[in-house]
Amino acid sequence: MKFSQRLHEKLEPIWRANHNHPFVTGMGDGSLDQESFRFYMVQDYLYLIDYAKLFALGAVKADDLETMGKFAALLNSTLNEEMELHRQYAKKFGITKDDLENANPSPITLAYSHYMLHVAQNGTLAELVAALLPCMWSYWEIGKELSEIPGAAEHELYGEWISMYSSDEFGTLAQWCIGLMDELAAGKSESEKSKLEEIFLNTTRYEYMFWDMAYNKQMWPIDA
Ligand SMILES: Cc1ncc(C[n+]2csc(CCO)c2C)c(N)n1
Repeated sequence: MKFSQRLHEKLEPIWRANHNHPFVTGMGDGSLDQESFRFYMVQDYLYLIDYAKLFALGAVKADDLETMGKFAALLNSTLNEEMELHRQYAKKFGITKDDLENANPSPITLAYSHYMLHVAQNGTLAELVAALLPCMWSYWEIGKELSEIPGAAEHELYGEWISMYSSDEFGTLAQWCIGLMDELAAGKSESEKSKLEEIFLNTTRYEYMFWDMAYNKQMWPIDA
């Protein structure tokens, strides 16, 4: 069995919970409160800044030119294309570039991105990929599921999100990451594989918490 299949089976219950979360189902049927989506957009922008650094660290840790080049291309497209799209999309919700750049991370954003950066800085390339994979994979699965709802991809507010993450281009990227995880896990000992599984499990849990944080617009309990 491929390592990615093992991960998928193990993580199935959390993935189901992600798909059933009211933030996700609300994007699908258009009922999501705009304030929650606004909160999400701002926090996600901060998340992407740190996420891009994982690609930079991936290029540092890779030991063949093809993988280095791929991480370098991902770093470039995240910083210079995807984040621009994010800024354009945010304008629809009345969020300015300054709002995005002066925002403070919520506790969950901080915990999730710092956890990924900790693994990326201190672990092997396989561990780095295990940390970043749930983000790509789960967004692709959610994008595909939501795009099957009639009219969802054309919704004036949330349609763009659904089209972006269900696109073939994004699918190819998610599949590249899944393939890389399988390649890197092949031949590893069982104890190394369980460590990878644990990291994958942790970032999958954080994906759920990120939806929940955005839905509830959750900041620090004491506003000081
Ligand atoms: C909390 C959170 N999790 C996952 C993603 C999805 N995502 C972030 S970067 C990237 C790769 C493309 O550069 C993808 C798919 C997100 N936006 N926010």
